[in-house]
Amino acid sequence: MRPEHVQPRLLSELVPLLGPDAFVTCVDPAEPPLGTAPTPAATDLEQASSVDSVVVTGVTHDSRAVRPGDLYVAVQGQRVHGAKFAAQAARAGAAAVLTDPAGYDRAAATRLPVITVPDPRSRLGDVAAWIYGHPARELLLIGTTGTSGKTTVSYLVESGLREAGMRTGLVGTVEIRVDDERIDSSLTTPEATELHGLFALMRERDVAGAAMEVSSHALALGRVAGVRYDVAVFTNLSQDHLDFHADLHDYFETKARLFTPEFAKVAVVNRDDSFGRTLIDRITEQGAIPVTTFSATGDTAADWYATDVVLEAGGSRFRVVGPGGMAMDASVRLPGPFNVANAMAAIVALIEAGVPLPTAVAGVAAARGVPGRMERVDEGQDFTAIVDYSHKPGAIEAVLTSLRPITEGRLTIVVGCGGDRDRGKRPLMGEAAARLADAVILTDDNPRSEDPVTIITSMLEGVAKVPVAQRARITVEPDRRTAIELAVARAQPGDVVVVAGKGHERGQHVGDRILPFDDRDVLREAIRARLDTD
Ligand SMILES: CC(=O)N[C@H]1[C@@H](OP(=O)(O)OP(=O)(O)OC[C@H]2O[C@@H](n3ccc(=O)[nH]c3=O)[C@H](O)[C@@H]2O)O[C@H](CO)[C@@H](O)[C@@H]1O[C@H](C)C(=O)N[C@@H](C)C(=O)N[C@H](CCC(=O)O)C(=O)O
Ligand SMILES: Nc1ncnc2c1ncn2[C@@H]1O[C@H](COP(=O)(O)OP(=O)(O)OP(=O)(O)O)[C@@H](O)[C@H]1O
Repeated sequence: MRPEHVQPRLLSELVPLLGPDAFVTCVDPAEPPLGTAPTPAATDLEQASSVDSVVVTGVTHDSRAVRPGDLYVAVQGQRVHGAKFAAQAARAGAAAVLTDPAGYDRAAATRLPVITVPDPRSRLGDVAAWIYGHPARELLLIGTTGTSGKTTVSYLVESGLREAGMRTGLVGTVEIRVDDERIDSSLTTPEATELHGLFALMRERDVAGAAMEVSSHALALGRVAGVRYDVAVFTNLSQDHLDFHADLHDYFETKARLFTPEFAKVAVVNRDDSFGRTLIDRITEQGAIPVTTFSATGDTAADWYATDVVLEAGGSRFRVVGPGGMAMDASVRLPGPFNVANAMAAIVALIEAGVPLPTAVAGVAAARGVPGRMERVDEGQDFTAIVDYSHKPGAIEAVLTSLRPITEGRLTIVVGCGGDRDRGKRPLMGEAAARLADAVILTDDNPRSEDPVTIITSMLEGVAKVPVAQRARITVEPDRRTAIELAVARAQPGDVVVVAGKGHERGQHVGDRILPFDDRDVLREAIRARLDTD
């Protein structure tokens, strides 16, 4: 995720950019190891002259990713301080270390030049942008945030940019793409050092425009520092990540940061969402960036809205209506009303990025499915089997509601909830599943360090809130494979079985390990086994 050619930079030029709190130490190799951190009083930018000859050609916050010539940024993490790995970084060829006073001793012990600032994590974006020559400024960037729909909107936007004739990039949960090269993704939004390296690679490959997901973690942890999106999109907000954010208010405020001049030139916001409306009011009041609104439910108060929506099993058709009576028929190949909202978000974002309406509409219509999002597994069986990455209460609700109209028989959901993450969403997911499906099989889903039965018990608290007469049939099967097999064994002609949670993922996080597991494969095997015995 780095460019092949980087213009070498003088470390001494970085120091003034880091501000008055930055100070540099260069250890004379003949001297004994340093023991204590210098005080800011000892700071003297003159010292930067001692690093005049030090050149950096890259930057990383991860010692395992250091390349010769890199600036290694040692930050305090949740588990460990990165300075613990400074020696490893030095052995790999790091040219210098940037850290905080707590990391100084270990960094200085490497005898590399050390720059100290109070909060190096917050500087990662600016440093990386500087080292790679601000590549983000040369790309048309569309960033999407929201609890649900980030991946889908990003795929649709990328398709629109391609339709407009651009070489494109994509950064998100499922994958990272630089033109036609695909790279596995581990985070929804990469750390700032990786992100700017990636943008530089895109620039090197003549990529003109990129669509990317911006998670709330990214905004809170400074991963998108130094990036200003041409268009920033807000899809929706519902409960998630309250293991990380103090409460829903904090979660919203974190996302709202994207819609300020620091990060965005133009905002595109969903008017159908209550948090979206709050955001629209705020952006309008502040008047710092323009906001364009959309609605998938025909709200004529929005700048752009969808009417005449026809929902079909394979996707939807609708009419896009915009300012001054501009209108055009559109379609999206992804099923469900929420994908009309995602399509509207993408079309409006593309228009704001300068793509003509017919091109934007054609690009969204051309987009094929997104891996693991409402993905059908079809082995010729007489019921519908779907894998979907719904692992949040809002997503469970959206998926079950949108599948109901195409369900001729019963609607079954196999669902669990992740361990070591937002515990408050467990009952909410149990409740949504029990209220909206006919049959629910509660199972495990990335239990991590927790016992799946404990998680399921918490989901059952939500199930109990649904009056018995309106409640789905509930089965508890903690083994995910067995749960999927059970759903397949019980399916009748015309039923819909949705396996929620893992989507495109290929592993189960159990303890410290990732065990190979792909819902799509397991579902396929179960269906084939049943067809063989029928
Ligand atoms: C809360 C969070 O986001 N944590 C991320 C953060 O961890 P951390 O800073 O606490 O790191 P740490 O493990 O204590 O290590 C400290 C430092 O030492 C470095 N280190 C560590 C070990 C080593 O051998 N060498 C080394 O240099 C690390 O790179 C890090 O810079 O930095 C790490 C390195 O980049 C990330 O892997 C880690 O993501 C964890 C794994 C994670 O699960 N994050 C999730 C919650 C996340 O960010 N999700 C969002 C949202 C997804 C969604 O919308 O659903 C996302 O954007 O993906
Ligand atoms: N606009 C939407 N409103 C409600 N639910 C949605 C919406 N879009 C997608 N979903 C549901 O959320 C799931 C995940 O969709 P997608 O991957 O696009 O969202 P995301 O925001 O990228 O999710 P994550 O943050 O978990 O990566 C889908 O499979 C679907 O169940």
